Amino acid sequence: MEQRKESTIINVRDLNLFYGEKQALFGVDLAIQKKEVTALIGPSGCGKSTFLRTLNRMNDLIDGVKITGDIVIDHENIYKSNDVIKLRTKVGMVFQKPNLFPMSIYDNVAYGPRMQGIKNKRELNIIVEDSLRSAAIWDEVKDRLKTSALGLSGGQQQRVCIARAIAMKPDIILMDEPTSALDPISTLKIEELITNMKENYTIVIVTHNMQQAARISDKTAFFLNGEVVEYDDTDNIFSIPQDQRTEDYVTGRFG
Ligand SMILES: Nc1ncnc2c1ncn2[C@@H]1O[C@H](COP(=O)(O)OP(=O)(O)OP(=O)(O)O)[C@@H](O)[C@H]1O
Repeated sequence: MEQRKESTIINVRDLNLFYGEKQALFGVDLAIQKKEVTALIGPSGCGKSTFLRTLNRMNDLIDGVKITGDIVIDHENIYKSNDVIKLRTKVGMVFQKPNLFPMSIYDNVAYGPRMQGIKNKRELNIIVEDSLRSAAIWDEVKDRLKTSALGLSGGQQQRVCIARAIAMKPDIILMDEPTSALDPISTLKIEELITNMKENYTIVIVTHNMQQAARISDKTAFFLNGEVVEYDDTDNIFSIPQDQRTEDYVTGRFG
């Protein structure tokens, strides 16, 4: 098999995060590789979502949050730049529950590009179609683009959320437990989609589902009490973990 050349797209160094007095992340160092899927695993409350949100500065919206350390994305220190809009264009996000706007499928996907100033109808049509195709939902919705997105099933809505993220032409897509609210068939569809998406995107995904991490990710980071205990190729994390705490977690002994 052809050896994939690794190249770091997100470099996190000595990252600490405080919610007021309470420290939630402790000295996190992580180098996330381009066009790979990186899974963040660990027991509830260990800081996975907090960490994910630091990557596109979503924590900035929370009062009393203090962050130290560096996150460099594509050679730019994101906490030293003030262009959060540019950052969130480059680093898109998909949440646990589908959060489509109460408008048509078309308008949901076209929303971001329109906000960026694209008005040309033909251009928007192409972006909407390409994004829905890339999110593996085009065939299911192509005849009902002008109907409400909220009339779709949960699994379909989540794929439209992914299309909405893709429409912004990001490099990186963050996913916070994107399948936890979905049935097993919809979950498999999203997993297959994520696997295909890494040809074009870097994906960082929080998951509680160990099998999911093992199935879809290239690298896995195991978080515990706000620290990264172990970060390695997913195969290693699940077959020959170096730290006893990782082994206990992946074999289901706690969490
Ligand atoms: N807005 C907030 N204000 C104060 N503390 C918070 C806030 N959000 C999270 N925390 C705390 O930070 C710690 C890490 O939470 P976080 O949600 O990042 O963990 P998690 O690993 O994603 O958990 P889960 O798997 O349950 O979603 C927890 O102790 C949590 O209570």
